[in-house]
Amino acid sequence: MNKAKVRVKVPASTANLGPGFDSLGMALNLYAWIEMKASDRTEIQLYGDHMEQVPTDKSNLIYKVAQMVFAEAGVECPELEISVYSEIPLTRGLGSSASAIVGAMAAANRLIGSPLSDDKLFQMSSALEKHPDNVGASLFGGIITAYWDGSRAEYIRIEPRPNLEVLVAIPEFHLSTDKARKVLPEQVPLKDAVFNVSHTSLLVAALCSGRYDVIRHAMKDALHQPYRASLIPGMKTILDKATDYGALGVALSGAGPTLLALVDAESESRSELEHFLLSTLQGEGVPAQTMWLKPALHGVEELNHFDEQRSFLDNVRNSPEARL
Ligand SMILES: Nc1ncnc2c1ncn2[C@@H]1O[C@H](COP(=O)(O)OP(=O)(O)O)[C@@H](O)[C@H]1O
Ligand SMILES: N[C@@H](CCOP(=O)(O)O)C(=O)O
Repeated sequence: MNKAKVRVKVPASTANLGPGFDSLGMALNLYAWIEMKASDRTEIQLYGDHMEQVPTDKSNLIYKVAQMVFAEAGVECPELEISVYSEIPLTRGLGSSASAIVGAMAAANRLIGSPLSDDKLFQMSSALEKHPDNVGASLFGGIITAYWDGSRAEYIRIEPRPNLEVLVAIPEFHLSTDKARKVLPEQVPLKDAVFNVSHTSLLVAALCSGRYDVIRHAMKDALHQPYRASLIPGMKTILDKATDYGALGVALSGAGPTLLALVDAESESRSELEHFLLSTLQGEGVPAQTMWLKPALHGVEELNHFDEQRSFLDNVRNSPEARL
């Protein structure tokens, strides 16, 4: 067993991009950092503004996922020192659970000499999270088109074009993925299924080819957003009108409540769009914050340049290698 510390940096993700329900995702340059070390006693330290309700005992998701990796590899490592710093808001539709799963898998696998392949980690994380678009994006970076059929996941990674930016409006309230899935119907009309197949296909082609003019149409969805709109005041107005304020296209990020606009980096209406999103939510009594993000080109990666004299937190905050 490697007694050295392993550190990984893992990106957040946005799932669905509108119509690609459970199948189309993108990594975002918003990160969690995880440090893991075999130890005599389990100790979990959490840092960052979003971790209040995350457990620090062996029920912690990162601890549990690490144990799954050890079990799969046939290695015993019951006690771990884990430190986590996350800038990814939890239960807001920015893939925090997927990034925790992927980060834990990558760190635990590295700790025992990387016996599990990337594909194995993708299969395990897809089976656990059930959203291969979220976990695929956190594992491989970029834009991911994927499926998980209950036994196997497959994906293709698309390189995001350099001029693609992302504006997110993150409401202050939490909405768990579980709750946002419970409002979805068990069955949908064939016309809605056809709507989404055609829109997702067009969206993937638009993202690959740079045909940004069709994104406003291609990001429309009939499978989940219409049902989830009742959970997020202001969402319908934003989905209907954000393209009038300069968005290339707009969607609910994952299961919400975050709303996400794709924006051309050359756009001159950035501040109008930002103001529109914030004022629409605020007009509905929903305080929110906006962030300008970019697609993250790299998925989870090991960090080798930590300064051992500095604390984990200082390294994350101040080391350019950790932040790049
Ligand atoms: N860094 C983390 N460490 C441990 N658990 C985490 C971490 N990040 C997220 N989680 C778990 O994932 C849950 C959020 O998952 P979910 O409802 O799917 O929302 P999200 O859209 O943020 O993925 C949290 O309540 C917490 O249990
Ligand atoms: N496809 C899932 C995505 C959930 O993503 P999250 O970031 O909200 O956890 C869904 O739409 O339910």
